[in-house]
Amino acid sequence: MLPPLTAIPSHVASVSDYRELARERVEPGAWAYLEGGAADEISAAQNLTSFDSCRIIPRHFRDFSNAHTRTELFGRRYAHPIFVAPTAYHRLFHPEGELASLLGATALEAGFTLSTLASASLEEIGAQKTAGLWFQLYIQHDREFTLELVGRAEKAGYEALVLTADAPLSGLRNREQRAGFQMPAHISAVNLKGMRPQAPAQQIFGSELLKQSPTWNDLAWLAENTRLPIILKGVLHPDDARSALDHGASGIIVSNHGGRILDTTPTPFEVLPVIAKAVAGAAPVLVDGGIRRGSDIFKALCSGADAVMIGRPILHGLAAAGAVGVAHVIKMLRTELEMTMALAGCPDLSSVNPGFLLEKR
Ligand SMILES: Cc1cc2nc3c(=O)[nH]c(=O)nc-3n(C[C@H](O)[C@H](O)[C@H](O)COP(=O)(O)O)c2cc1C
Ligand SMILES: CC(C)CC(=O)C(=O)O
Repeated sequence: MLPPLTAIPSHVASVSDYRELARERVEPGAWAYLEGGAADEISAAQNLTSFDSCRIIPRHFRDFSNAHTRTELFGRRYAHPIFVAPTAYHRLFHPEGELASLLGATALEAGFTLSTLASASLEEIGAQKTAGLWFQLYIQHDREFTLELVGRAEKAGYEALVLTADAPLSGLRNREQRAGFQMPAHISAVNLKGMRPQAPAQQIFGSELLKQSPTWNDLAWLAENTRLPIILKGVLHPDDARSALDHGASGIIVSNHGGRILDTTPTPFEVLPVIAKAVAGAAPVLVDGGIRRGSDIFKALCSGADAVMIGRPILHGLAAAGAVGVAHVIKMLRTELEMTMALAGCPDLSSVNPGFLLEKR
């Protein structure tokens, strides 16, 4: 495996160029974990192409004298609507792990979400000054431990909880199985240390894992037990979006988990308009999955998203060049978004609307 780069090669022109640089620097098993989707990876692949059939209709001669991409979410102002999605075990991809990712995101003023399965302590990450820090929560079978985790996140300065709903099980990871991926002994979900162990699952139905998986009542319970806004991640149905708000969520992330959990779901971009319609401005709507270009971000914003999250490309930047790679990935997306807005005739996010899109979903 090649070592991480210390300078960015001049041929790097887009986010996709980082994928190859990363592949040369990540062990094959960990690469299968990073890149893979569930089962036949149909959703993972369709996430990438779903933006392509939607066209941007540019409008001309608009006033750009005060152009910007600023937005406000949950009481904090952000310079742009590009957020780092929660992804597990960053130390698999770079020795500095989540700390390097956070530094890269912070340099570009991007909001950052730390995974429950991070390989760095939530306190260590929380101690950094950032552009906005959220904690992604997997409700654990040990509910008492779950509340302790939430208390730690509150105390460490996290500003929201991203509650992931779509992964009561981890999904069929055939690519990982074929690559024989095993978590290296020195990497673990350090924030779950000390939790009461769970009986290993021998089967699916009837297993303790599934019996103890969260329900809507757990969302309501969590909302009663935290002062942080809860953003429900993994929503693909408008009724689930409404149910989330009814049970105490303050935001929605339209996502199929990068196609890593249930294969052959719709892509998040396909269902985004109907979910944004169901939410009807009552709460912020974010979307992730397959976003690789600023034009993808623009299309998502036109389709009703308030902001977007980026998963794998951040890990590609991290694996290739640590914090500098992460910052460069976000920088390219940010520049491309501004360029798309400039060429489409949109000086700010309040002027983004579905009228810029010719739909062929
Ligand atoms: C390696 C990897 C690990 C992930 N770990 C988590 C996680 O711990 N929690 C979570 O809610 N989502 C996790 N996700 C899903 C991302 O948050 C996000 O939904 C997805 O990566 C978006 O798609 P994209 O990779 O095409 O941008 C993970 C994704 C990847 C690629
Ligand atoms: C245990 C998995 C569900 C972790 C995860 O979120 C992922 O790898 O996508």
